[in-house]
Amino acid sequence: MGRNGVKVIIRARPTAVFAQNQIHINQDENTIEIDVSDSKNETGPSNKKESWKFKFHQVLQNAGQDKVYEAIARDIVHGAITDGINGTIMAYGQTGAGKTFTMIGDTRNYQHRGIAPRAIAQVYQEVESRIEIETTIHVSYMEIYNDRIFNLLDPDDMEMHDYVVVEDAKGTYVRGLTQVEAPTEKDALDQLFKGELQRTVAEHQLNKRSNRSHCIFTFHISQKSRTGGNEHVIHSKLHLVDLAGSERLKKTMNDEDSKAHKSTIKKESMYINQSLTFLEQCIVALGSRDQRHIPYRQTKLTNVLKDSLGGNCNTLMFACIWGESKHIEETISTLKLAQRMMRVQNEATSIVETDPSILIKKYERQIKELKQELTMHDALVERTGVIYDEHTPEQKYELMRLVRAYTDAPTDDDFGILQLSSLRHIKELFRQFRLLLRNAESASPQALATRTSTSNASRENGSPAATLEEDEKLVGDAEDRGFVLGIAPNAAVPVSLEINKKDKSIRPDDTAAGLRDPSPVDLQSDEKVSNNEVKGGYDEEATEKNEAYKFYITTGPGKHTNIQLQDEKESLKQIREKLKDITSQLNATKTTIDNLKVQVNEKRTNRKSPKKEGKGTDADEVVDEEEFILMQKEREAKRDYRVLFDDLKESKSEYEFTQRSIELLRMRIVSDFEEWFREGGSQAKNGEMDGDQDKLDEGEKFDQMEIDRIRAQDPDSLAFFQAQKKMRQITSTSSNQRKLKR
Ligand SMILES: Nc1ncnc2c1ncn2[C@@H]1O[C@H](COP(=O)(O)OP(=O)(O)OP(=O)(O)O)[C@@H](O)[C@H]1O
Repeated sequence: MGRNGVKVIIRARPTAVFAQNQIHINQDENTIEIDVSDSKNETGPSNKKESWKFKFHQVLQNAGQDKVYEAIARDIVHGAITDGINGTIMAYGQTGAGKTFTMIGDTRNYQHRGIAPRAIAQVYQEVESRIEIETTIHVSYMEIYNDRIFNLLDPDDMEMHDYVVVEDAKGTYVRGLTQVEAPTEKDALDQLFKGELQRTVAEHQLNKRSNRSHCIFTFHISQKSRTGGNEHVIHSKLHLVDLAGSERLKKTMNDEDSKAHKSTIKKESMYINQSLTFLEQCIVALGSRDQRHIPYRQTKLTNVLKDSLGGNCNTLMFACIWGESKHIEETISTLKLAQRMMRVQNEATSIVETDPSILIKKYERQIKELKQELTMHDALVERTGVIYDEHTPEQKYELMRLVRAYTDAPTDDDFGILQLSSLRHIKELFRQFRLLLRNAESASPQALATRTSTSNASRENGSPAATLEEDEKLVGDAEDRGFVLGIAPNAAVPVSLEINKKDKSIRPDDTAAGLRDPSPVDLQSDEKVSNNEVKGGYDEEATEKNEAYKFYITTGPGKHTNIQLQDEKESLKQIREKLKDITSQLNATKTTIDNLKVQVNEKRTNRKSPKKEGKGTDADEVVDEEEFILMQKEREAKRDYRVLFDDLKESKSEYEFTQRSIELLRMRIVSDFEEWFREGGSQAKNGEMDGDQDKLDEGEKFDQMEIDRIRAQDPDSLAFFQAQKKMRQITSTSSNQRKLKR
């Protein structure tokens, strides 16, 4: 970041009749001196200025295309990719001075390729070398002709589309203009050459192929960290601008040919001169202290280049001159503008946006760390049982039990039942209270009445949780009543469990795994789901994705994880069976204990029966053998019960652990699959399946030989040759079509 001046390089095109008496170029000192006093002598002394001395960042004469590129252009491209700073490279000058040669070069000759193909090559080289950054490149190519914008990348769109220049947080852009994603160098070159074919060409006196429009090829670059280490997305643009000829109308109109198209040429020249004049005015305003009003909005050209001339940009201008004496006036005018351009200072900064997905990951990491810290803190102060994660269904159920116990408790002093430990805990308790209330409200008045009366009656009997006991018959753990298991009352079923039952396809973890419809949500729940079960709402894309997913987990890269998942599921099934078994044993043991308790109590009551009362013998206090055996059995049953209970606890935690690991494996499969699918894994799959398609026909074999040859000669030139070939094919197809039409 910092203030960068606009860089200006003068390029003088080769000519056999260079005006050496008038133009003195010093390439070492980067100066150009012009002296026109000789040519004015004939008309006598003049008070007009007749000599000038200009100094620029570089002055190049008879320089090759590679040297021109290395002179600063490479740095601007590097800045756009590496630092995310907008870059603009433009060519200014009179028609025929070499602007197009400089910017595009000769599309038929690799050695003479210009700045655009070289910049394209550099962009992709730099992208490839920065593997830690995920870069997305789109390109657009527009032409501004008579202050209208034309889309060079859409031939059908060449007819009148009044594109508007708009501005947002990412900068200035043309609304609706095609931006083609170009993942490779060849893709970008294809678009450049395609645009070249579309350029509006108007006959002109100075150059038959001259165009009377400004052309702007733009890279739109977005970069973000692949590792998620940084949530920022950096947006930058790189404009390559080939300006229309800057010569004055007077000169343009001197030509005989042009008289035939007088009005068209006049109109074109007016627009060109207007836009170049405003370009100059913007430049002057940017170079001055008072920058309150810079007339960007006056023309489409200045508006499009708004964030490339001033503000956030590295700017390089090639001022092309044609050093012949008949063009001396245009040369002086070009050099004057170039000199003014050098005064413009740019504040070069990158445009940074925030990627919400990375930000979420960052927050998740922070939350995890904070939770760990809290747990450590709790451990230090010996505080146990505090839950910082979402309550599991089992924990919710446990809380529901506490809430029921609390509401059925005889006094308000039983507040301790709720064991308040954290805000999350309190919130969950409230949730359970609400649930209880809603269930109570929706229950029939009779049931409510029965429940209330039973509850009251039991309170009167001094039995604190009669309803609870009834409702939760054989469910739960109560210290003096022993642990019982069975079917939970309907009201106690946590909401989340109900959701799971109703709609298997929507799971809380869908969000956790970052899945959105129509991602294979059904696949996450159970691989058993068949295609038939994939209900309406899934389009072809979803079906294709489902197919890809099946491949991914059966023979693709997800196979191994899927086997692990299936193993874990099998273990879960076994643990569930074991739990069922322990539960029924526990219930049986509980029944045995209760029966024994009843029998022991009966024996005890009989011993103390009225018949025996009053006798007061010690024998009454003596337990007979039968009672003793019953008591012993009861003790043994209780011992068995505890062992079973410990087993149950252990199996439950094993069950939870396995459940969690299943969820993790599912999430891993789904997220890995998403990434694999996004990166075109399914195409690779298709390729694998349709092996025969890989066989080359004769034409393809020839192409392959040609590619091998070019690659052996100069690997860097391959993309250029491929794009060039494509352009040739397009040209010959369109000329054949024209022939057919005739
Ligand atoms: N530096 C150079 N080396 C070799 N040839 C050049 C050079 N500069 C220009 N030319 C040749 O001069 C001719 C005119 O150049 P070019 O078309 O680039 O001019 P221009 O300034 O873009 O004109 P226009 O405004 O019409 O687009 C072309 O044939 C080009 O090959």
